[in-house]
Amino acid sequence: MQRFSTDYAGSDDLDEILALTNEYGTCNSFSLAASSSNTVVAGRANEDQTPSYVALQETRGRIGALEAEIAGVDADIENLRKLRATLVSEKQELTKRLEDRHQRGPSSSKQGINRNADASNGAIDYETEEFEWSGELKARMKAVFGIDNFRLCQEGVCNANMDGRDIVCVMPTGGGKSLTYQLPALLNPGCTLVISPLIALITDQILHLREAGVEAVMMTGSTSKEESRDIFSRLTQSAGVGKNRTGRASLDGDVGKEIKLLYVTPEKIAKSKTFTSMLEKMASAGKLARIVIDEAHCVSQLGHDFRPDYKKLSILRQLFPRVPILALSATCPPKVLKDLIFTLRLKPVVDGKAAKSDGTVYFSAPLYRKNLHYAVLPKPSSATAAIQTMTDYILKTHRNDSGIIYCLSKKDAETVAAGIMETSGGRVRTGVYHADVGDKEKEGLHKRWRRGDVKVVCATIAFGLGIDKGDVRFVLHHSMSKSLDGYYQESGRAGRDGKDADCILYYRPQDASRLSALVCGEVEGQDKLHDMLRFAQELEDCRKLQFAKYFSASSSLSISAWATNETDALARCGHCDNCKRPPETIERKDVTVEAWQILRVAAAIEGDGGRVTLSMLGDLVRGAGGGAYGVGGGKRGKSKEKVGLDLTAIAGSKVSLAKDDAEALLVHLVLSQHLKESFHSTAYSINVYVQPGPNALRLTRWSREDIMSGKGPRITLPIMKRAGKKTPKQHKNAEAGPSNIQSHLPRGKPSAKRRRSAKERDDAEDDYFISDDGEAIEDNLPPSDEEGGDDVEDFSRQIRRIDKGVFGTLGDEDEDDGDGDGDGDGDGDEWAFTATAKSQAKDKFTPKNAKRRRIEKPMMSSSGVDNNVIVLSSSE
Ligand SMILES: Nc1ncnc2c1ncn2[C@@H]1O[C@H](COP(=O)(O)OP(=O)(O)OP(=O)(O)O)[C@@H](O)[C@H]1O
Repeated sequence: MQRFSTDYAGSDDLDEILALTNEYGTCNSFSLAASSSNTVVAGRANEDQTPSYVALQETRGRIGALEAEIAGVDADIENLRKLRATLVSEKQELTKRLEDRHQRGPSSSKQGINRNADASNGAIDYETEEFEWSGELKARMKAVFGIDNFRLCQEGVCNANMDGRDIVCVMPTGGGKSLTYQLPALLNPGCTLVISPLIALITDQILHLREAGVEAVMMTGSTSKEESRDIFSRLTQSAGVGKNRTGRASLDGDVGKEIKLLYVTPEKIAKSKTFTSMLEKMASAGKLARIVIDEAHCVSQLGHDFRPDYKKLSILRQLFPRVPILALSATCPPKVLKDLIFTLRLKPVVDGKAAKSDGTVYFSAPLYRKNLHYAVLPKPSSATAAIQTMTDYILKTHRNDSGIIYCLSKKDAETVAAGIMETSGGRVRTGVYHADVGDKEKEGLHKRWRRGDVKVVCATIAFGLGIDKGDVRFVLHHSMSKSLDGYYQESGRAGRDGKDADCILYYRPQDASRLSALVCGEVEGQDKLHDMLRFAQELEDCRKLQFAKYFSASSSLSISAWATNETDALARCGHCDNCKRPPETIERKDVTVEAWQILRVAAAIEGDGGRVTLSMLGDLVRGAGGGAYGVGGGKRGKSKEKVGLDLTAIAGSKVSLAKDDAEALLVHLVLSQHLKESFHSTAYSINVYVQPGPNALRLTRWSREDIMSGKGPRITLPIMKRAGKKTPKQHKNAEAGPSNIQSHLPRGKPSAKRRRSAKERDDAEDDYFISDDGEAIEDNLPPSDEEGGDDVEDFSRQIRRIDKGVFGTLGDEDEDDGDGDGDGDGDGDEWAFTATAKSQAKDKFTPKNAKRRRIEKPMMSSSGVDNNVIVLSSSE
């Protein structure tokens, strides 16, 4: 070639060389690269005395080497293209084979049996078709788990599981999700890995499985090193030398020594490389049958239970591309499902009733559990009466049954447990469960409860995940939950065996303030609480429909989730309190005048700089409690000035509603934003007051005459009709719960017994702390004044604080007796109360005797009572 015919390398003149190379059409980039390289070489040539022609030869040599490398890469690309084409064709062949198999039905031996309408499209109905494993599944279910029939979508999930599919299964709490992986795990070769959030939950599952003779183990933070080493070596062995082990169990449930289920917490996957590399070995040896992710909604930040360690499970598909995944959850609204699929890198979902060969098979079971009978019953205003009511209910309706009583605080749980034990004369054996109960005691209680030695567990919400007892016949709520989600979950612990169970919420409007304090500052929390209050206040709408509407609005959960094979989603359940209550017992009353009066009084108090709680306002407007409230002051040691209300001047007259109805109306006004809550925190507590809300003016801008003549917006409230005093028998029936509900206990017009209750001072506004785990920790401040009654209400509550100095008994009450059981009774009874223990504790602090001590020093005295105009002297 001409350009190389002249030996330019002999020249030192770089510019001349570049000019010539360009002239011969060499590309600029090459020239520049060469030029820079030549610059160095030239420099080096100068420095090292290397002749420049040698440098040029080196450059040529490098170019040659690069060309060879490029040729090699081209060859590799060609080979990879060929390899890709082979893989694609292999995949297509396998996919076709799978589709053909789907077309025929997954079991050639059962071909043609129960094929569904979509079968011609290659879609499988996992829920109804018969498969080659169907017989064995059922036989093993009976032999190992003692279960005769599948329920909900269990069979479908088991079939898809046996068919090696990725699955998402959403089934209500207690539906029986565990069986959907435990049963196939017995039939499939290898070990099923289960990722579960709580050690307590895992321990419980292992206990069950071992009882059933299934080889299940766990590797968590609480597993000893020795045990871990043993499990490790058994699993590695199965991956390496265990080839001749089929893992198939005989029908008697004997699965030999092969580990069939391995439970871990998500941290294990996220943090232990040794563990994941062992799993990889198992997977490549075909010994990792499946990965199950329990409570899978924790993966999503959009759900309410997000856990960072769950997010890291996104690595599973990458590490184990061939191992099928089963994601289980009880609550998985559409947005969470989408996020879950994305995070776990699963393919888009296909319906379990018409599943194509590709995709994640999705199953969901109706959320409606028809064996649960819901009812909201009035809660007496004194702590003692509330306990008596619950004891009567248990003795009458569930004397020998197991149950749970959910309480708002640890203290409540203890008081209720001891109270029921005592009032039942030891016939109802109770236990206590909350965050402060030690692990050993919790385990002991759990065991005794399962054995039936303890019948009723009085617990905070700490008693939740992992509680697996099928025959819980009743769940009572001593106080309502903070949200309907929570209430659905907690009440769902009842009737997991599918048999009838009662879910009863004891409600009184004053409880709203206790709960409000707990969610103070959380906008979403307040909204959820208001939804809970709407549920509790409702006297007409079916409970099932209330749940359905709530979940479809709050979580965009399809309303169809509440349909069953027999009933439409929007059909009333027919067996909750509101369905069973005869419509003629309810009166939808126009309470606009009463609402106007309440708002006028609230405005007057606000104008005076006063603060009132919901309960106080309820009493004030009815002219009870002397019609006085505190203004200003309120600091420790200083008294508030008490101001009298001229109800006639402010509101025309006192409100003529019964106490309970007035309080129900107050809650209604809060929910409709005619009133609003305001929160004031002291060093120890959060106090909740009510004042006019954004909608108040819509009523108060009208005169009383206008409102009375029907002008302005109207407010109606369903109120129980009271046909006169109830006979004791009627009264008992009303208290007996949903199985016996004829009508509710009256909210107003108290019977003799109710009248007494109404006189008791409510303990709803005790001050509360909020612990990290969301349990309320109350301060034991005085609740009821059984001797006092409406007219001597102690309005000084608004400046109450925890004061161990004043009440002096808190420490005593909480003191451990040193027997290690924590119940303070010294008998080592591990949290199971005995009647004797309680009676010994009689002299200790109780809400009642605290009150007695407190009222020894009244905050105010009333005088000059005259037609609701009560002029009060300041305290002291
Ligand atoms: N088909 C069935 N028939 C009768 N009982 C069953 C059936 N399937 C499961 N059970 C029982 O129902 C109870 C609840 O099952 P499981 O613990 O699997 O529920 P879950 O859906 O995991 O609930 P949670 O979400 O609360 O953990 C268990 O006692 C179990 O033995």
